[in-house]
Amino acid sequence: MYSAYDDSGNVDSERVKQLARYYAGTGVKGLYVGGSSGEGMLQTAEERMQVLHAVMEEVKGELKILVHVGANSTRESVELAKHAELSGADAISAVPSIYYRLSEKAVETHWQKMIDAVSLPFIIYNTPQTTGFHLSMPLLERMAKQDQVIGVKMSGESTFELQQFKEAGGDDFLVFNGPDEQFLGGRAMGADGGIGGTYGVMPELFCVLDRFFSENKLDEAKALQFRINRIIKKLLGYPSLYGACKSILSLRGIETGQPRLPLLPVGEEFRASLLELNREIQDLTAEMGA
Ligand SMILES: CC(=O)N[C@H](C=O)[C@@H](O)[C@H](O)[C@H](O)CO
Ligand SMILES: CC(=O)C(=O)O
Repeated sequence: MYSAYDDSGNVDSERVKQLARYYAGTGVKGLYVGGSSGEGMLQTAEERMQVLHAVMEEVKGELKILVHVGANSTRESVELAKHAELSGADAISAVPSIYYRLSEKAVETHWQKMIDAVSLPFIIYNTPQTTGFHLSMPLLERMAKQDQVIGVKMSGESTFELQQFKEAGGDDFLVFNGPDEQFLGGRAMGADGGIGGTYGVMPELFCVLDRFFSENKLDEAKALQFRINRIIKKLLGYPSLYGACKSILSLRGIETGQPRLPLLPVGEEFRASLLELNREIQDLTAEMGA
């Protein structure tokens, strides 16, 4: 889920609620709040709590709410984890701390402090290309041994690694596919579902894709993944992915403001091409009967 700001760039609770409400009607099972797409890393702890509070007020009980609580300092992450628990969220999740090149032991300690601070389930967020930290198999195995660690979101590109982690974690260990461009590949290699940054502008299409896979309609699934990928390729061609996604939502009457710098805004000069892209998404959604 993206964050929603007012026109001055402050978190806007009403807009957050409107966005959460929109997703509740699309078929998705949950919201991942404050992650990469949610710009949690660009917000103060208070702002992250404000976003979560608005989400919970709007869709608590309707959707599973997974909260990204990772911050650079362990202390702040723990504070956010406790707040997520008090808010009634369903699970917490975190990336490693960034900037410092941390040892495996340091990252493990960072995550463990959050886990120990609450009784909520924990989902590891493994995104090596953005954090520079490569989750090793031994660390994954140690983490997955704990009942409280219920899964991992795999944002790296290797579906082989995804499959290896699934096998190491066992049947009841959830693996979420990260790269939207290979959702189908991830599912085929054992992912139980997905959490992704472009679902926010085409949630119905990913639900249909997931259904095709579950029903073993692999030709249809492949064709849809390829068409989704044409859309993602275009989304990635704008000054920022989330800026493009937020502008598309705005064309649908859902205002979420611009992303926060250093993520670049997507200006008016892109309006015509975004109108066309939005049409492409909506036409494909209609074609899929979703
Ligand atoms: C690095 C990153 O943020 N990856 C996201 C989550 O895994 C993806 O969902 C991408 O946003 C998406 O695949 C577009 O490239
Ligand atoms: C992109 C994504 O999965 C996230 O919001 O973390």
